[in-house]
Amino acid sequence: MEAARAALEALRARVEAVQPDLLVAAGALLAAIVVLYLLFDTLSYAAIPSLEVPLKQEELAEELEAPVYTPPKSLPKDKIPCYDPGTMQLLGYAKAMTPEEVRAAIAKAKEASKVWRHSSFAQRRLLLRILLKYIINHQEQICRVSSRDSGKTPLEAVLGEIIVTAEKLRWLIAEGEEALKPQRRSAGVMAFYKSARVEYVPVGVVGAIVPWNWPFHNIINPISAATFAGNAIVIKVSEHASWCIDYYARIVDAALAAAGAPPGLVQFVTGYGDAGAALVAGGVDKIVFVGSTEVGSKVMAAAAPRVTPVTLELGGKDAFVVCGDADLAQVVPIAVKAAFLNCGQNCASGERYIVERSVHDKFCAGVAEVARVMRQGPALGHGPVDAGAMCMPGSVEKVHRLVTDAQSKGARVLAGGAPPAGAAGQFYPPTVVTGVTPEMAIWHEEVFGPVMVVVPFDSDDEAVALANDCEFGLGSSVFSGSTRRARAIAARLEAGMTSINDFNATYMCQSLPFGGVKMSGFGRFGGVEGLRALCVPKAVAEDAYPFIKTTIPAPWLPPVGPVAQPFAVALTTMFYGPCFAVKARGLAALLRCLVAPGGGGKAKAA
Ligand SMILES: NC(=O)c1ccc[n+]([C@@H]2O[C@H](COP(=O)([O-])OP(=O)(O)OC[C@H]3O[C@@H](n4cnc5c(N)ncnc54)[C@H](O)[C@@H]3O)[C@@H](O)[C@H]2O)c1
Repeated sequence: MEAARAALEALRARVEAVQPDLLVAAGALLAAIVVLYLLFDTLSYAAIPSLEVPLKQEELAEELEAPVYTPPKSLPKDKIPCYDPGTMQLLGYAKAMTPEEVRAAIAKAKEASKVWRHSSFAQRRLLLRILLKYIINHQEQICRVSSRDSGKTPLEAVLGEIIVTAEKLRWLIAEGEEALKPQRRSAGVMAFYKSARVEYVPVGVVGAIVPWNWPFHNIINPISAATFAGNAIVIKVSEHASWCIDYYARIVDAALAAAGAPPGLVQFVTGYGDAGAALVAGGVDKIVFVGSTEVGSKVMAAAAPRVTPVTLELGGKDAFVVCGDADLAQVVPIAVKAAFLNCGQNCASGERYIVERSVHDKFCAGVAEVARVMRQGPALGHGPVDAGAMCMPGSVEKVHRLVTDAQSKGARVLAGGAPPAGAAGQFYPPTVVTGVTPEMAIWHEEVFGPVMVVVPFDSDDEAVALANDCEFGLGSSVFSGSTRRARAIAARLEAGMTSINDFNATYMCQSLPFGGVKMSGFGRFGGVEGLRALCVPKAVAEDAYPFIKTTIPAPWLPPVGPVAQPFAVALTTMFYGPCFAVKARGLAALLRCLVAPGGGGKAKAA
C-alpha cells in the first residue's frame, strides 16, 4: 500500500514537472487549429459567389403609395391581381399563364434536365450554398416581400420563410449526397454470387404545385430538393401570392447562372387552376402537390391517365394534447404560437387542443389572456404587430362562419371571435373557443385560420380517441411531465408526424420525412424519404466475383427433358429448405437429377 502510494506520488510529481510545458504546447496547437479552421472557413465562404439581384422600388419600400384594390366581380383571365392583404393596396398584376405556355415551360425544363442529371454533387452543393449565402444576407428583404404579398408579420416571415429554408439547405448540403448514394442491399440466397444495390436516378422533370401560405419557403423547398436530386423543376405558385415570385425567381435564376446550371432548369408558372392542371397533364415525371385535399384529389385523378407518380401534401387539423402533469408555463406560449403563427394558415397548425380536465380551465385562461393582448394590423410600415392579415380573399368569412356556427351550438368564445370593425385589410383576430362538440363543423373542418379549439379529456384513452376523431392526420403534439406517458399517447396518434413536448419540432429536423396520413395525403416530402421520392430507386444487380457467372442449368436447356422440373424443385428445396435436413434432401435430389438420363442436358441432344 505504502509502495503504491509512493509510486503514485512520484508519478504526480513527474506530471506536475512537465505539465506547464505540455499545457502551453497543447494550447498553442489548439489555437493553431482554430485559426486554420477559421481561415479555411472564411476563405471558403468568400469563394461562394455573391448574387446581385436588382430590386424594384416597391420591393424595397417599407410603406407603399399605391391605390386601394377593390376585387372585381369576376377576375381577368390573363392576369392575376396582386394586393397587400393588410392594406388592400394594389401591388400590380402577374401573368396568368396559358396551358400552352405551361407546356413550353415543361419542354424547356426537359432539355435542361438532360444536362443537369449528369451534374456532380459538388456542383449541386454549390448551387445551394450560393442560395443560402444570399438568403442569410438578405433575410429582411426576402421577408418584407413575403409579408407584403401574404400579410404575415416580419417576425413570422423569419420563422417560417427563412429559418426552415436555411435548415433545409444546410441539411441538403451536409447530408443530401449520403441519402442519394447507391445503397448496398443483400443479394439473397440463390443469387449469393451477385452484388445488389439501389441507385437513386433523377426522375427528370418534377412538377410542383404549391400554396400561398409561405411563398418563399414553399418554392425553395421543392426547388432545392429537386435540383439536388439531379432534376429540373417546373413550379406552379399560387394565384394568391404571385407578386413576390417575380423577386424570388430573380434570386433563383441568378443562383442557377452563378452555379453554371443549364438555363431553364427551374421554371416558374404563375396562373390559376387551369395552369396547375396543365402542369399535371403536361408530361412531367413526378408531381408534388401541396395544397387542399379537395384540389389534391383532382390532381391525383388527373395524373392517373399518364400514371404520373404523385406526392400529396394536403390539409391538416393537428391535435395538441396537454396532459395534467405538463409544465403549463412552457406549454401556453408554445400553444399560442402553434395556433396563431401566420394567422393559423399552416398545414401543420395546432387546431384541436385536447387538454386534461385538471388543467383545462387554467390552460384556457392562460391562452386567452395572451390572445387578447396580441396586436393585429398591417405587417409593414405601421410598427410591430403580433398578428398580420389573412392572405386569401374569403378566408375571414370562412373562419367567422365556423366560429359563429360553433357559438350558435353552445361553444364559448374566450378571446377574439369577430373580425375587427372598419379594418381595411383581411383581418381575423386570434380566437379561443371552448365547449366544442363533434356536432360542430369547427371540430371537423380545417379552419386554416387563427382559431384554437379547446376540449377537455379525462383519460389517456379518451385523449387518443378525440385526437384520432378526424379525417386529417398531418402533425400532432403531446405534452406531459412524463416522457413515458407522452410517448405512449404519441404512439397511438394517427398522424404522419408527432412532436413530444414541443410543436412542429419534426420540421426543424430536416432529415425527417414530412407528410401525413388519411386525408392529409401520402408520399413524403423532406428528409431522406422525400429526397429519394424525387428519384427512381433503380435496382441493379451484377456479378460479385469475376469467376462466377450466371449460366442456365443444363436440365433447363430446351428441349427440356423429364428432370427439368424435378431439378428446379430440388434446387429450391436445397436453397430454401427451412432446416439442414431438408436442404440436404434437396441436394441429394439435385444430384440424382444431374445423373439421371437427360439431366446433363442430354435431352437436348436426344
Ligand atoms: N401538407 C402540406 O405540406 C401543406 C402545406 C401548406 C398548405 N397545405 C394546405 O393547402 C391548403 C391551402 O392552400 P391553397 O388554398 O392554396 O390550396 P389549393 O388546393 O386551393 O391550391 C393549391 C394550388 O393548386 C392550384 N390548383 C387549383 N386547381 C387546380 C387543379 N385543378 N389542378 C392543379 N392545380 C390546381 C392552385 O392554383 C394553387 O397553386 C390548406 O388545405 C393547407 O392545409 C398543405
